[in-house]
Amino acid sequence: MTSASVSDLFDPAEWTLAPGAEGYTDITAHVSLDGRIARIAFDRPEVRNAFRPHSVDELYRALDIARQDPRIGVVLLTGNGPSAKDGGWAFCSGGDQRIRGRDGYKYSAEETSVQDPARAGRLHILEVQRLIRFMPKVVIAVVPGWAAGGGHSLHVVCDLTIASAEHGRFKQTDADVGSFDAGYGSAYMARQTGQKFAREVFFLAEEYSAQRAHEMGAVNRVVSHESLEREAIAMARTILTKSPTAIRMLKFAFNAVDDGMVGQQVFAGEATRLAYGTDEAVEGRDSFLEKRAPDWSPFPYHF
Ligand SMILES: CC(C)(COP(=O)(O)OP(=O)(O)OC[C@H]1O[C@@H](n2cnc3c(N)ncnc32)[C@H](O)[C@@H]1OP(=O)(O)O)[C@@H](O)C(=O)NCCC(=O)NCCSC(=O)CCC(=O)c1ccccc1C(=O)O
Repeated sequence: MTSASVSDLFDPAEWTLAPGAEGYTDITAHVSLDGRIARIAFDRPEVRNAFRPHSVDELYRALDIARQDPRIGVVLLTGNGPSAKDGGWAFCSGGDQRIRGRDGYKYSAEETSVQDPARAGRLHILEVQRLIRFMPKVVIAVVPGWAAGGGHSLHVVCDLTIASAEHGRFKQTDADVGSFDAGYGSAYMARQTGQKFAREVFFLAEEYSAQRAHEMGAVNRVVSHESLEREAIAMARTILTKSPTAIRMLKFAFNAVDDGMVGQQVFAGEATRLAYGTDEAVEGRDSFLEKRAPDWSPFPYHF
């Protein structure tokens, strides 16, 4: 069964609704008909896909469902559009400034009334960033328009970025509005582009094009607007021809150098999982269960 269209670039023939997606109000979530690719999209085009706490809750849930789906190998993160108001396109323009309070972003009155007051002011887009960073699958930012503020940071943290040549635009506005992504949004961007470019992007907060972002090393591919999602799906399909274990280990190896001991832990966890599959590890477990000394003699010290 195919889906209703949710964006001008969305091809309903490619997708079916993701599990649990019926109730989403701020995002849409789909899975390719063969179940291998997830498409998760901000769906507030009238505010350039700005996110509020409820959007972040939905985004986290949809990403986590994709993370736990053993068939899905690649996630496309994008923004639906264009805006019915003015035809503008956006990936995401960051936190919705209309509902920003002194302790973070606010749920609506009805939502707050059923929430723990400790959860009233939220900055949990950073939890989404960590989920993207640590999920053992490739996440591709598919940028059909503005990537601004916290939306800019989200594209930075994704594994790959593909952007619309005509409408892809970038602007790191955090410092304009008294915000600062002092984590992946800035430090990891500096890893991608070098310090001078990253500092320019944050300190000047000037608009720059998809082509400029590509030249800086922050965008992988710039393609025609009308082909954006097709090209993103093609990239995903190429990744899906590779070994899942190899892709997982590579992603965590790329991360490890910047993620300190957490990066080492995530990589080491996967290494342990691989080690458990060896006869050597099986001998260690069995010897314990059989209350005997392990016999390591068949296992050489590889060099
Ligand atoms: C994105 C723009 C550059 C687009 O400009 P333009 O095409 O001219 O469109 P506009 O006319 O400005 O916008 C159309 C319409 O949308 C409304 N809108 C746009 N963005 C937002 C927004 N973020 N919040 C609320 N509303 C928005 C705009 O008001 C218009 O509405 P009308 O009613 O039609 O007038 C430009 O829109 C722009 O600069 N937007 C603001 C970008 C911004 O500053 N975002 C917030 C940055 S701070 C942030 O995201 C923090 C997020 C966060 O949680 C965080 C916290 C701590 C550490 C890290 C992070 C993190 O960054 O992740």
